[in-house]
Amino acid sequence: MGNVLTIRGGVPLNGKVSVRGAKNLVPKAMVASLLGNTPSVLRNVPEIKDVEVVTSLLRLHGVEVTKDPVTGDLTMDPSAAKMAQSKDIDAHAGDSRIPILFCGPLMHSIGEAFIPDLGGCKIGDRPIDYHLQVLRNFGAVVDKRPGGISISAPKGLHGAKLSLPYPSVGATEQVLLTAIRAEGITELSGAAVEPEIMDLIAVLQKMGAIITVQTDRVIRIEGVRELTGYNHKAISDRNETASWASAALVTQGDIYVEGARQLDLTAFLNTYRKVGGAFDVDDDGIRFYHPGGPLKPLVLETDVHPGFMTDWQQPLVVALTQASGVSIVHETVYENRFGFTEALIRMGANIQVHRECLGSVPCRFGQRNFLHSAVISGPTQLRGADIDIPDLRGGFSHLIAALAAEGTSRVTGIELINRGYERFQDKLEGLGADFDITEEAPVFAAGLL
Ligand SMILES: CC(=O)N[C@H]1[C@@H](OP(=O)(O)OP(=O)(O)OC[C@H]2O[C@@H](n3ccc(=O)[nH]c3=O)[C@H](O)[C@@H]2O)O[C@H](CO)[C@@H](O)[C@@H]1O
Ligand SMILES: C=C(OP(=O)(O)O)C(=O)O
Repeated sequence: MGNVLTIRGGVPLNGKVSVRGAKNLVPKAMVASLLGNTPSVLRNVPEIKDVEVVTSLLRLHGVEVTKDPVTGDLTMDPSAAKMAQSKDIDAHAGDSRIPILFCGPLMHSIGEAFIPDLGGCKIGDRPIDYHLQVLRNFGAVVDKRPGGISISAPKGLHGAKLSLPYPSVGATEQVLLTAIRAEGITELSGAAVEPEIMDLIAVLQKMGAIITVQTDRVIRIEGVRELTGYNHKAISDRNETASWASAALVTQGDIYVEGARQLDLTAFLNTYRKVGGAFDVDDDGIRFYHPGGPLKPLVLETDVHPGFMTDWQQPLVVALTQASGVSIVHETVYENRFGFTEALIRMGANIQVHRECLGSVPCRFGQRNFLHSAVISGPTQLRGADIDIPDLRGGFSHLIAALAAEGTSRVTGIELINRGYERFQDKLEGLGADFDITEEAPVFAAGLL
């Protein structure tokens, strides 16, 4: 049984929020601590679900994780790393996508790994074939077991010449975390180059790794025998920033996001300006606001970095329901990321989803029967509704639609939002949102009352 958020819409969000370390970097930097022979310190750590999951998995593997009670900084000491019981690991099946990144570090530190079935947002099939292929190329042996995979390297891990069919963020990180202590040189082509990957490379370089990022998505790693711990301040969460920026636009508000970094958001800021949003950048953050007047429709394609990030799409789609005219969004990273539009349509939005690639470049999903292009006509008045949150970003988009809507919305499944938005209820309160939280009433079987 979870909590219910009752939102009374129509109030512009105004004020300041602070954004801390990125959900898509922090848990991975925590996994990297297993590769060092001295403790690591990670700063700017947000209180989100994926951090809890990785803390627990590290502890199960003998890593001592301590949290500074004032700053929240994490110290991770891997000197007593050990194999965990698979029944304990099983408890984390379905929690997050991070466990797959334990493969290389655990093989290097204790010789083998058991990885539970992955979780994360349900936005497509999300296979791990690239991960398993690169691990096998390093010399790993992978066995499918009930509830997960077991993996070892009886003949050691060796550098390899690798190429990804698509610039996958997770598979690129898998290569980095495995190659840095593998014997010899690894050359990865077709690599992802998201800012969170560059920050992970900075962490690994502090530990003693030798990694060169070349042009054209080529990353070269020279394996080293030993690494130390690191001390690092995590890059801030650009996806959370983009979400609050869209919230300001949708509710006709004005939000200063402390900690936002312009350089990681270039593609988002260009789009924000084109749609009619305004922003001011200073040394400590970015102010996002609705400058008045109608919003403009646009044609948009999600893409790997440096393109428009797929995790920014959903809150921006809500803003596009308020633009005067027809917008098109072509989702090219995940095949099934428009499920959240169903609730927006119930709230009064005019959105159609299509199987065709409605973009300038045909993508991997065009011939495969996936509803991956959306046509949004606006402006439409949104009305309050009952909503059960389907995933992280879709869920945030529902929250901001409800905050802008006429009338009251009743939102369940809000625990999913904690995967990527630290203390979001406190932040909403600080921005003046009108809502309250109650416990969901138990459902009794008919006849038992
Ligand atoms: C925890 C984390 O960092 N999550 C982010 C990460 O997810 P994640 O690392 O899971 O995403 P990937 O970049 O790997 O996925 C991109 C595409 O590659 C496909 N693929 C991936 C791996 C594989 O083995 N086989 C395969 O086909 C996926 O199904 C998807 O279509 O990057 C995504 C793309 O920027 C973001 O939306 C997620 O927020
Ligand atoms: C898809 C996302 O996350 P994950 O990969 O953790 O499911 C996201 O952050 O929007």
